[in-house]
Amino acid sequence: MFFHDCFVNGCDASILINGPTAEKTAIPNVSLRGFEVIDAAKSQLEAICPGVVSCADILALAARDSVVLSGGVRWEVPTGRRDGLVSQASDVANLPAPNDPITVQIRKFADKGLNIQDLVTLVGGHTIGTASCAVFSYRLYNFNNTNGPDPDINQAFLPQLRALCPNGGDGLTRVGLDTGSIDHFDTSYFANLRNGQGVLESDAKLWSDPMTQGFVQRFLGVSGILGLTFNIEFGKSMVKMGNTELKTGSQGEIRRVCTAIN
Ligand code: HEM
Ligand SMILES: [Ca+2]
Ligand SMILES: [Ca+2]
Repeated sequence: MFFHDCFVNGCDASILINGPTAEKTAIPNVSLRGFEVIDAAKSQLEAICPGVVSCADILALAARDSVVLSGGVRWEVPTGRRDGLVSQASDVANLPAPNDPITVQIRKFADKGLNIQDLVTLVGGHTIGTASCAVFSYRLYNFNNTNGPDPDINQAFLPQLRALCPNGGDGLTRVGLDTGSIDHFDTSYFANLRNGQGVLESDAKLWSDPMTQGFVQRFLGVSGILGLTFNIEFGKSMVKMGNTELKTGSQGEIRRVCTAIN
């Protein structure tokens, strides 16, 4: 949710606004969940300190806390973001899509000041959570109009995914993004990528494309190359992403409730 917020009009809680044409009604956002957690935090904060903590900061802090609660390493979240006054479904085009070529993903991250290492690190957020069959089942049955599966999928993993997402079945069924470790913040996701067990096309490409594969290997501590510690890098890249196009000073506002502009 924090990623989808920061990439559209900056980290300003535009993703939280309700309304018929608001950002959250756009296709890439309809399956976001957990809004009630943000609302609950906001109402407790307003009861004690009204008008002080923005919804944009709550999103940043909640993203960090969800990582800590799932076993990741804590980082300090800079605060002081202000909430935006605009939320339009038509603004979501710069969100990376799961079937974007890797060059497009790299460009979309670069547009936000994030490099290829940040891209691989942040998508490592897929170490927790799930995806709906609807966003990846084309890889299982008719990839790029081949009438066959995506060759990047491991031969033994393919029948497992097909069993979870039968052809023409319920697109809303949810499947773990990091098979075997969906609620633990670890490097298992990167090991799965190396084994051809990425669920989204964009996940699989992080391994199959040489521009990103090196970072996956570094997180896995492959001998002979300079290692990177996922849990440390994740916090650093989240701070970077969390600084995207911020509203400060007299820009924006501190919302009274996160779902509506004051
Ligand atoms: C190239 C960039 C990315 C693409 C294409 C992408 C795509 C997706 C897709 C398609 C889903 C499943 C949505 C659904 O069916 O409900 C998903 C889930 C998720 N993504 Fe990403 N994502 C990207 C980057 C990120 C980043 C940067 C983060 C966090 C820092 C992130 C965190 C998550 C989480 C936690 C879930 C699970 C949500 C849940 O369980 O409800 N993703 N992503
Ligand atoms: Ca935003
Ligand atoms: Ca995991």
